[in-house]
Formats: sequence, C-alpha cells, structure tokens
Amino acid sequence: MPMSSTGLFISFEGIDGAGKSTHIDMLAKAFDAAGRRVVLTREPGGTPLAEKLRSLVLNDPMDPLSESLLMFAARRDHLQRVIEPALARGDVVLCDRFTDATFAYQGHGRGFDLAVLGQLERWVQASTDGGLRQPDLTLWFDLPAAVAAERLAGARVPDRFEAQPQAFFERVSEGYAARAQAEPARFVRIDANQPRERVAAMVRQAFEQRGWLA
Ligand SMILES: Nc1ncnc2c1ncn2[C@@H]1O[C@H](COP(=O)(O)OP(=O)(O)O)[C@@H](O)[C@H]1O
Ligand SMILES: Cc1cn([C@H]2C[C@H](O)[C@@H](COP(=O)(O)OP(=O)(O)O)O2)c(=O)[nH]c1=O
Repeated sequence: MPMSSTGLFISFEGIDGAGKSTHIDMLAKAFDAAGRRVVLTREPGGTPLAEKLRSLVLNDPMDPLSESLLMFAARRDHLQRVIEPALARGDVVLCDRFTDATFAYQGHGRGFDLAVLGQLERWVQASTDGGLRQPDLTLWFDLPAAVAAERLAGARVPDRFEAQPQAFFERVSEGYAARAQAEPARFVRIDANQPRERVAAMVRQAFEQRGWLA
C-alpha cells in the first residue's frame, strides 16, 4: 500500500539531462488512460511563489545555505498548496524532482551539511499525523555524467546548475546513490544509459509490478 492515504506521490530524480522529462509525459498519458487524475508538477516550482523562488535560485548567485533554504521554502509552499490537496483528492502526483535533489545537489554537489538538510526535511515535510511526507515511489534515472553532458550539449541554454563541471554531477550521482541505498523500498533505479524505448519499458514495469498501472 502506498504511504499516502488515497493518492499516489511519485518523484523523478537524476542529474540534468538524464531523461526525466521525456518519461514523465509518457507516464502522465498512461495514468490518464487508466482513468486516474494526474497532477504534473516540478521542483523547485509548482506554485506561483515557488516558481518565483525557482527563477531566483536557478539564476542568481548565492551560497549553499541560501540555496537550500530557498529550495525548502519553495517545497513547503508546493506541499501545502498543490501536493497535499492533490493526494487528499486521490490524484496521481508526478513531480519532476523533490527532496532527494536537495540532498544530491546542495548536499553532495555543493558539499552542504547533510544533517542540516535532514532537519529542514523533517520540518518542511512533517505531516499532521506526526509522520514525514515522502514520495510513495522515486524513480532515479541513473546516467553517467559524461553521457548526460553529451545529450545536453546544444539542447538548451544551461542554468546555474547545468553549467557546473562534470565532477559536480559525479558527486550529485553519488548523492542519489546514497539516498537510494538508505531507502531501497522507496527507490527504483532506472539504467538511463539505454535507448528511450528500453528506458520507457523499465519505467512502466516499475508501476505494473506495484499494480499501479494495468
Ligand atoms: N534514452 C535516451 N537516449 C538518448 N537521448 C535521450 C534519451 N532520453 C532523453 N534523451 C534526450 O536527452 C536530452 C535530455 O533529456 P530530458 O528528458 O530533457 O532530461 P532531464 O529532464 O532529466 O534533464 C533531451 O534532448 C532528450 O531528447
Ligand atoms: C528540486 C531541486 C532542484 N535542484 C536543481 C537541479 C536542476 O539543475 C535545477 C532545475 O531542475 P529541473 O526542473 O530538472 O531543470 P530542467 O527543467 O531545466 O531540466 O534545480 C537543486 O539543486 N536542488 C533541489 O532541491
């Protein structure tokens, strides 16, 4: 049984260029065809306030603590205004990145204190029943940093994170691996270094195995 009482909360993670966006759209269509209401959203972002914070954090230079606080401020607003109401209605929430990204990028990428991030996570994701709101399932698109860089070359104008060197993304990947190891039941690692159709089949299989898509 998913942790959320009625809805389904799915997050998508991986370094920039790993292929998340490509497969989120496919999944949204699959859930829609199965008769489920889908909320497609992203972090940082997903509400008017959080989208403003996104634009600041992706473009304006700042230190890792400010970056982490803005990520969690955006997340708090997003949870309260979009994610929790959607789950209460029984919708499927497909979220492009969530807190694992903060541990991977601000924690492992920037080297910011993981214990402080853990405290922020507990404050921001505290649920009314005393538990911690986490995705029911996290799909981690794992791709070597060199391959992601090749895929992104020329594809779009890089933001503050996408402009980072390859070593940064190698650390971010280690961060995702650590989170996945700590919570194996929540994570599914997708080998994203394969043709789109193979990746799509593995993504679909993760849902079918759980009985979430026929
Ligand atoms: N399996 C794949 N093989 C080759 N290229 C891919 C694959 N999946 C996605 N791409 C391409 O790689 C780029 C990054 O994919 P995208 O879905 O935008 O990644 P993300 O959302 O994780 O940053 C896009 O140009 C996309 O078309
Ligand atoms: C959610 C989140 C994202 N990020 C970064 C990762 C990405 O480089 C960037 C935006 O994510 P994303 O929406 O994946 O960017 P795009 O749509 O351009 O692929 O924000 C963090 O550093 N920490 C976080 O907590």
